[in-house]
Amino acid sequence: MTKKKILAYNRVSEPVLHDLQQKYEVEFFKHVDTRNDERFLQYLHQVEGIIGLELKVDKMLLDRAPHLKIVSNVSVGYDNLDVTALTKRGIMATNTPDVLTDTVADAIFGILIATARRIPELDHFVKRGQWSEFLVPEQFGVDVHHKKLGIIGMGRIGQAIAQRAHFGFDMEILYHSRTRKPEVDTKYRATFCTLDALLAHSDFVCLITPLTPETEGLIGKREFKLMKKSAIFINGSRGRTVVEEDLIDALEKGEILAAGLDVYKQEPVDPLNPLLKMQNVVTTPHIGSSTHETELKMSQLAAKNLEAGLNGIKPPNLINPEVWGD
Ligand SMILES: NC(=O)c1ccc[n+]([C@@H]2O[C@H](COP(=O)([O-])OP(=O)(O)OC[C@H]3O[C@@H](n4cnc5c(N)ncnc54)[C@H](O)[C@@H]3O)[C@@H](O)[C@H]2O)c1
Ligand SMILES: O=C(O)[C@H](O)CO
Repeated sequence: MTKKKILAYNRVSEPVLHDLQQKYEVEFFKHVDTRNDERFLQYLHQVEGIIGLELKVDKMLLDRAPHLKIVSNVSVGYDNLDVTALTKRGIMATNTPDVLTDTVADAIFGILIATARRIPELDHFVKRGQWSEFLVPEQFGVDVHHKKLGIIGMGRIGQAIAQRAHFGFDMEILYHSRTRKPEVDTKYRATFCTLDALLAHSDFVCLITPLTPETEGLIGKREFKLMKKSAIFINGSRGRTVVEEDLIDALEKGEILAAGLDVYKQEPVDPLNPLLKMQNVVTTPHIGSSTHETELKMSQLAAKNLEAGLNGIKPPNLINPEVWGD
């Protein structure tokens, strides 16, 4: 019997890829120009399944994949997928929620602390051999514990951040999300509020929504102006939820104190991006879920979704249940 053809893209853990290769014909592509890479386009024409990270799946790509049944993202975010176009063609789309929640919350909390306590900057100071006298107040950071944390997007990861903030750091939590979550209010002593109230009152503003037409450019000039001058802004969602030029402007003008960023408008980030030159900005290269343990779990879950879809079983993390007739 001929094996079903699968296209693997960008990041799929080695043991998972190996396992898939036993059962399917798998071609792995690292980074491709999806419009012009001949090998990619020829293989795409034959595949029934795609598994991988951040492949831009749009109408043009779908037109070139007539046998495609399922696209299995190795990520919880799925802004890389044109879900409407997939659904119209009856193609399943899946993601990897839950398995990464705690890992991403750890990373975001780490970035928050690193920014508040200026850890990367002072690490460089020590390693450059500049630590010759006692620290001066210009090098001090700000406290995290007992401060007000504003979380925009109180979903799975937002709640895991709230858990760390409440139980670990006794922080007061404000949140803004599509709906109020009474269980979150009770569990973490959190207060649901408008976006503007959150921005005006928070010491730390943490953005962790998905990227959607509603959240694209959610935080820009007006929103930075509403924040306290002492506010620290943390973005763990996607780069385009923020107007990056406005963030740069707000930091340059001292409208906010500092920023901790895991995501950018363009990734990998342009080496000339002014954010990279700012001492009060902590940058990480989209590391939210990137631990050995969690990347493996994400790949395993993505493979489970893929195999279910290919074999006529409803995938556990179907994003567009309409294609299943639900
Ligand atoms: N930095 C990283 O490495 C990394 C890792 C994982 C996820 N993420 C990002 O985090 C996002 C959230 O993941 P999750 O598992 O918590 O998802 P989730 O669906 O559980 O939570 C998202 C929350 O955002 C809220 N939301 C949606 N639109 C909103 C809006 N316009 N205003 C306010 N709130 C809004 C939703 O109501 C929901 O509560 C992902 O979609 C992804 O973009 C980043
Ligand atoms: O959305 C996610 O799961 C992450 O950002 C992928 O790295």
